Amino acid sequence: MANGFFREQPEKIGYFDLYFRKIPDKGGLVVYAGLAQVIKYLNELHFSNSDIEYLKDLNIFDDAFLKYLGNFDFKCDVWSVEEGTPVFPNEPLVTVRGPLAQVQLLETMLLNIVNHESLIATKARRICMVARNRPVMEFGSRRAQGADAATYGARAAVIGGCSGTANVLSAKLFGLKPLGTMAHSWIQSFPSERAAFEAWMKVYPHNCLLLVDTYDVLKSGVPNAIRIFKKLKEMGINDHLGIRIDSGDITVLTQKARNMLDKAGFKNATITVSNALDEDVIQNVLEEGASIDSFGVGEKLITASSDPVLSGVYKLVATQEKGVVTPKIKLSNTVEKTTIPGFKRLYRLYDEEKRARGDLMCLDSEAVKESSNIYNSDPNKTQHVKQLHSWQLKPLQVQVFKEGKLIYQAPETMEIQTFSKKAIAELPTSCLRLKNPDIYDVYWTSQLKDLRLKMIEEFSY
Ligand SMILES: Nc1ncnc2c1ncn2[C@@H]1O[C@H](COP(=O)(O)OP(=O)(O)OP(=O)(O)O)[C@@H](O)[C@H]1O
Ligand SMILES: O=P(O)(O)OC[C@H]1O[C@H](OP(=O)(O)OP(=O)(O)O)[C@H](O)[C@@H]1O
Ligand SMILES: O=C(O)c1cccnc1
Repeated sequence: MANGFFREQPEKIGYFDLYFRKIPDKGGLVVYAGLAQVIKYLNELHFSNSDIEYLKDLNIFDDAFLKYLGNFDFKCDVWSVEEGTPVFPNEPLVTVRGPLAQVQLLETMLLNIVNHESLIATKARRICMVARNRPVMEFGSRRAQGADAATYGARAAVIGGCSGTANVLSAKLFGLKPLGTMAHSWIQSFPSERAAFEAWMKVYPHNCLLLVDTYDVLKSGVPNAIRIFKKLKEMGINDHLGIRIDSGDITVLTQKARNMLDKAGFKNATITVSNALDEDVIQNVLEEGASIDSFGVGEKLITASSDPVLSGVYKLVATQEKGVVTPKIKLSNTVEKTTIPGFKRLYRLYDEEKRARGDLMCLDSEAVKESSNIYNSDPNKTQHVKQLHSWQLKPLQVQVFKEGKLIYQAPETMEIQTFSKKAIAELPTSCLRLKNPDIYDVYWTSQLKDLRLKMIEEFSY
């Protein structure tokens, strides 16, 4: 297609929107993530001599196009929502404007990055929300679908709220906290559990988090851990003591273990749990009164196994020739899949108490006034029309590339986590629920709504 665009419409500019249609797990919001990787990809985009040779051998590309790729000069403008922002169906998360041959080339990679990282950040947000301020360590690399999914998934999990990761490469690359305990192999490798704990105590006296479920949590693991904690106490060390339980009934075992540790005088010893955890198990064990200080969460988080696809799409919404912008539409039998035409802007609407009341999509070319009517984009809402009133409009997109040059400084990952928590806290609490959340209101201006209706009529047969 890029070859064809280059030959047939070399002067035409295209506008593409990247957005998704459905929130995974029937949740109330998606946490947008992946922008840092999008930036890195666009900044480094080029075609090597061997790439060009390979493409030439396929015998389907014009020489002029291959020369253009060989000297690839990225010329696009890119706007994006900031990473960590809670976002909603049909909102333009990324808008790319540039020569059609270039904007089209980016489709698959941009979707790959944003769909993956936003999916994992969204799942992490659900898990961390029910953990109620207890740290959640990301433990998933061993079960991630490939090395990239592990590395970038760990970053996304931290954006969604995880306290750190057992993936040390990800920690190094993205400034995350590397976290972890010990595996059963440590205990198995010694003649006894007791010997294994004693050896660990010698290696890491100030980080003594002992895995207690290799043989029997209550009869062996916890009593042996207490023996070690007593020895450390005699040595004057009483910090960072703890146990990890990785099997069995979490509620029963943590309550009994807590009792044993407290009775032995180790109220400060922490209890970490792991074992195929997800938001449902965590919510359940906490409701049952389990005694837990932190969680290690792996496979269900890193694969978002309960609903493992964020169905983001990248659609042509306008073209531009000789300075004139022409909106474009793709029709479908379902309203859901009919695109929203035009070069658009996205705003969050805040009331006087700085609470987010909804989002507003409008055309770039229009000026939104306080007296404007706005229309709920959800056809099922009975209260369809609203006035903007004194709501404050905050633009959600920032310009990231201008004519191919990077003009945006991406924040550190931990700053994104803080920003995300704050932005989520501004939303109506009814939209944050895990089950049956309220649908957050996304509005259109009348110009955008009318343009879409007019184009649906124009192109309907
Ligand atoms: N009280 C609980 N309520 C809900 N789910 C729990 C509870 N306790 C444990 N679970 C979850 O139940 C699932 C299975 O736990 P189970 O007790 O069968 O451990 P297991 O995997 O069989 O242990 P092992 O590692 O010894 O094979 C896990 O996902 C675990 O997190
Ligand atoms: O269960 P997850 O959420 O993925 O959390 C990570 C799991 O990985 C480790 O177990 P391991 O891979 O050794 O397997 P096992 O404990 O199931 O035997 C660890 O002890 C956790 O149980
Ligand atoms: O450090 C741990 O305890 C750990 C890390 C990854 C996966 N499972 C456990």
